[in-house]
Amino acid sequence: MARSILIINGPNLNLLGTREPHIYGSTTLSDVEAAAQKQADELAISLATFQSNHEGAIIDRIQEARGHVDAIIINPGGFTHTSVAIRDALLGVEIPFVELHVSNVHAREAFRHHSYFTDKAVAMICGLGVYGYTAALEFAAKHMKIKERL
Ligand SMILES: O=C1C[C@@](O)(C(=O)O)C[C@@H](O)[C@@H]1O
Repeated sequence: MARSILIINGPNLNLLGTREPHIYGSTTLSDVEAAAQKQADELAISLATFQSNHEGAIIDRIQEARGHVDAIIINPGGFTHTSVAIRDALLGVEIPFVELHVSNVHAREAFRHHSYFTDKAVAMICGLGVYGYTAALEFAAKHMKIKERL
């Protein structure tokens, strides 16, 4: 059971709730993060959240998590389809992660069908809307094993 979990949201997810609501729904990122904090309290786990529109900032946050975080839940946004560097950061810190997308990326444009993360993720959740964050957190808290800390 993972005791310390980090949720990372990539570019444009700060616009959740107002951005293309027919695709991403009307729940805001702060609603998602507040619900996740409440859920984490109920699960008695420690939760940190982070959002950035910048690839380097996401990489820095992943590197900082080394030795402190048992599992990462990441929605890399558009970087899903482009970022070797974020993939390398996740592999470099050896923290198991769940890849998450609010929308069903496979029902969308062909360029969204490829991910630099899925083959290394413990699981990939897509198309559940913001409920994906609830499902991912419950899964991570209850089923992801703690790797021995470095
Ligand atoms: O920014 C996003 C959000 C997304 O990751 C999702 O949550 O559905 C899907 C990506 O293709 C897109 O670039």
